[in-house]
Amino acid sequence: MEIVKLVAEIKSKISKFKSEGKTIGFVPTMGALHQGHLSLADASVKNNDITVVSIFVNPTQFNNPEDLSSYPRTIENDLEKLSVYKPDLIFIPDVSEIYPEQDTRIFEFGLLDKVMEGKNRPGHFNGVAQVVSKLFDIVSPNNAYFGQKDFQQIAVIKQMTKDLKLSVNIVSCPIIREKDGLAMSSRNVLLTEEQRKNACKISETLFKARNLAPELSVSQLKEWVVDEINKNIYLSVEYFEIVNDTTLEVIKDWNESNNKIGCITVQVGKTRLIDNVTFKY
Ligand SMILES: Nc1ncnc2c1ncn2[C@@H]1O[C@H](COP(=O)(O)OP(=O)(O)OP(=O)(O)O)[C@@H](O)[C@H]1O
Ligand SMILES: CC(C)(CO)[C@@H](O)C(=O)[O-]
Ligand code: BAL
Repeated sequence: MEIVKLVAEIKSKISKFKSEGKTIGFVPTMGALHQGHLSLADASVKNNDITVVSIFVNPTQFNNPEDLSSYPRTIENDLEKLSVYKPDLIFIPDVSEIYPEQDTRIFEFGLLDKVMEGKNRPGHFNGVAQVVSKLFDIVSPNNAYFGQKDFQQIAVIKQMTKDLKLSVNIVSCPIIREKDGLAMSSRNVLLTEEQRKNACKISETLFKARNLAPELSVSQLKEWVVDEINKNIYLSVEYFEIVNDTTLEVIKDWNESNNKIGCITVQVGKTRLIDNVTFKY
């Protein structure tokens, strides 16, 4: 496991691996690693000759400066956790390495970045596309691993790779949860003890909703989920939408689409948590 900080250095190491015919797996992260991230690293190590993990808190994807400054940073701990999975290269660039000059590119994603996270965090997905396209250019991976917790992010990145005609394969990995069901997230460490205890109500409600789905209409179910979570004094729902999992069009009737996903964002004190559940019905 080798730590690399410079773009030129990682590019030269990767071009050597490529000249030897080795496949490259890539796991982009913002650090404060947990088992969710490690499951991506594990999948990459198992399926590629070389695995690169990046740790970079990307300023251009934060629409809220307080969210950026409070984002947890735990590099020493991260390296210790990664050492178990033995990825080959850990890329930890400074902001000036990734953005030697301001990135002014504007990406067009149609509806994909106009709903849910895109609507509630203006500019967020443009920043994600800026950094991920730069990282793909630097690492030139065969496979790149992303978690389904950030479901909308995967849709946006798949569209970006298509639009930029990149040959990278985007691998979507399942959500890893805590024992009580809460989706693992770097931001969970920002919760107080009381907030943390109550946060499991989010996934608990989503799982119940999945079972209620055939009995209630889409709008009744959405109302039920929001009310159920908002009953808890620690939780406040920002949005809950049920969308077509490919187009992200909002579903109004259960018959509209075979593949439906319910996506939620909940404010827990100052911390925003996201989660989602697929509806088989
Ligand atoms: N619980 C999880 N299960 C599977 N993958 C996850 C999980 N949490 C995050 N990931 C994935 O890890 C990658 C890096 O995510 P990131 O570093 O933003 O962590 P995060 O936990 O999502 O942080 P936060 O929720 O605070 O933004 C993303 O592809 C993300 O989807
Ligand atoms: C993909 C990513 C590493 C880009 O900064 C980030 O959005 C994340 O961690 O999900
Ligand atoms: N996991 C998505 C990164 C972010 O919240 O900015």
